[in-house]
Amino acid sequence: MSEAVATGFEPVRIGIVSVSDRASTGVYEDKGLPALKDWLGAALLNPLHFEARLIPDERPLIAATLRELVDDARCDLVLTTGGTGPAPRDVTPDATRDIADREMPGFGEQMRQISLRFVPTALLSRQTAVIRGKALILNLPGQPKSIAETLEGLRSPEGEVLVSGIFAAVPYCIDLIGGPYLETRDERIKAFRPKSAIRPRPTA
Ligand SMILES: Nc1ncnc2c1ncn2[C@@H]1O[C@H](COP(=O)(O)OP(=O)(O)OP(=O)(O)O)[C@@H](O)[C@H]1O
Ligand SMILES: Nc1nc2c(c(=O)[nH]1)N[C@H]1C(S)=C(S)[C@@H](COP(=O)(O)O)O[C@H]1N2
Repeated sequence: MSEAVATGFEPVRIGIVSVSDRASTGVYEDKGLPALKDWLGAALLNPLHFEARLIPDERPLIAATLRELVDDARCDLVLTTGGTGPAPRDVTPDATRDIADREMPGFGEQMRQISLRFVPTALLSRQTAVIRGKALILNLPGQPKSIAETLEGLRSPEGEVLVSGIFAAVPYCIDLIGGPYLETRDERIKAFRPKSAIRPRPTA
């Protein structure tokens, strides 16, 4: 029996890419890939297959990695972390645009809004999102704690959503580009879909 049949949820292939000169050369331990994996594993109900890559801030290598993850590894969603700032070697958004079919600027705009609630330097991030084929590619900042912050947004101590995390919009975006139906754990992030696009949850 396939995983999809066993759980009732469609399997999802996710590329996670940590872009950091220092982590990729062992100067410090990479915390980007574990943070991405932990957050996605806690937020999604679908069976997940991860394709993980740790690479330096080299524009052609980042572009080739993203192309390989979408075209060969058939990822439905790819998240990068790092290399979005203004320093000369911060080139992740540029490499992401190099392989894009279309840009989705709303994700970068919302991430900067969220991050401004945490750090005033949030506006230094050039992060964006793009579509390539049937895959959505998202750039997140490099600071490991920014991964959960941007994906899930900000809540009050009472649990009220103060700024919506970008992941709320990811499942419907993937529906619209022909990918698998993503289901989230509402206590972590509540996906928003118009009523007409909501499917009943599998009971098995
Ligand atoms: N992959 C990572 N793993 C662990 N910590 C990280 C990682 N990326 C960034 N950081 C932390 O966030 C801080 C700010 O990130 P910064 O933008 O300077 O790094 P980067 O450009 O992503 O990495 P590098 O300069 O090595 O290419 C770093 O000083 C480091 O403490
Ligand atoms: N949520 C959040 N966003 C953040 C940060 C952060 O600590 N938390 N750091 C900012 C800083 S200082 C920079 S320079 C940019 C780019 O970081 P990067 O080059 O590591 O991607 O992200 C910004 N966005």
